[in-house]
Amino acid sequence: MGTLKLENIRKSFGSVDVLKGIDLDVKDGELVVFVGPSGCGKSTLLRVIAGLEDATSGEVLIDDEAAGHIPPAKRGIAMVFQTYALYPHLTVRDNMGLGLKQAGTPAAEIVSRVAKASAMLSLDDYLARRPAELSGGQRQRVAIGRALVREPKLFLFDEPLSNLDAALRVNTRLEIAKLHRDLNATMIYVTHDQVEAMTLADKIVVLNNGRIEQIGAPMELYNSPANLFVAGFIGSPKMNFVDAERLGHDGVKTIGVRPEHITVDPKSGTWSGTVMHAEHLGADTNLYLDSKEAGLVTIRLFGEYKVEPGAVLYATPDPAKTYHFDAAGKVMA
Ligand SMILES: Nc1ncnc2c1ncn2[C@@H]1O[C@H](COP(=O)(O)OP(=O)(O)OP(=O)(O)O)[C@@H](O)[C@H]1O
Repeated sequence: MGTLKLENIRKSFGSVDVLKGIDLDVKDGELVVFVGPSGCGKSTLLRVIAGLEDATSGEVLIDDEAAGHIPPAKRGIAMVFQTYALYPHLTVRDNMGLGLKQAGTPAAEIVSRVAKASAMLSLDDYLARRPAELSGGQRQRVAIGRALVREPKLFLFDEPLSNLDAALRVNTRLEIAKLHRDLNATMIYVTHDQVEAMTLADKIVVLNNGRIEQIGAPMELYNSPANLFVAGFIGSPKMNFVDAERLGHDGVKTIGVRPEHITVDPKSGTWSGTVMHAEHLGADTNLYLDSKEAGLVTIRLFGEYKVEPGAVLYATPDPAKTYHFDAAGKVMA
């Protein structure tokens, strides 16, 4: 079992309020991703859950038990950091088993748990090596292995992929997804990367400035963002926002439309403009159109779209996929 409940968690450092009342329920076996811009309080929230930081007020419940008085080592939590924090003088095998050894686990049990974790993470060939003899991705797998052998109720990941290059990041992301499926373990994962959040999460918690903006499954957040912040944060390239007054919409403050929900035509359409720039990504083309009606608009087209800067094009947003926001930034029905 590994459930987590947060009740009105607040955390201040001196006069700075970093967490401003966080409520959350994590079910057994769920992979929940905390995502948000730098400084929004993701790591602080993770550290409060781990017990590395005391909440100023509020309650952390692990398996329905208040954890406030339980020291970090006794919470049944294992944490994986972006800096792998491996001991350089120990082998992979000893790095993985050290926590168990310190906890007084019998040697035979350590051997069997390290063997199991090593097999899951394809580390068998590296067990006798020291961290300096491993690649970044392998080191991160050892750090994950060290968490696995403890068989925790809850895994906490703090930006575990941010030190890896792009290709390794994708591989390691797949490994974490597979691990989650195989173990059916409860995992909390912090990242500022919305692609990681979308691809890994059962449930995404979008944080901004110490508060939760929205909680939902990845596609729920993509299809039904609650407000401007979530609409702008989830999805890449970012949703276009146009001042509604400019488009003559009464009672609406902002109109939002995603780049992938706009079509273009050389002859006719809703908005007309000149192409500022075209980015050819291979599978897609991103067009930046400076339009008379809506200002600068990003358009994402499937495949290669041949066009020169300065060309005149017409853009038409899909009305069924257009969002209306009120003056407070909330989405309107
Ligand atoms: N020990 C501390 N003392 C004072 N302020 C702190 C402390 N730890 C964090 N903060 C502040 O709290 C805010 C949230 O920090 P936190 O590390 O949780 O953000 P984050 O969302 O994880 O950001 P990042 O993505 O950049 O890691 C920041 O403004 C930070 O400066």
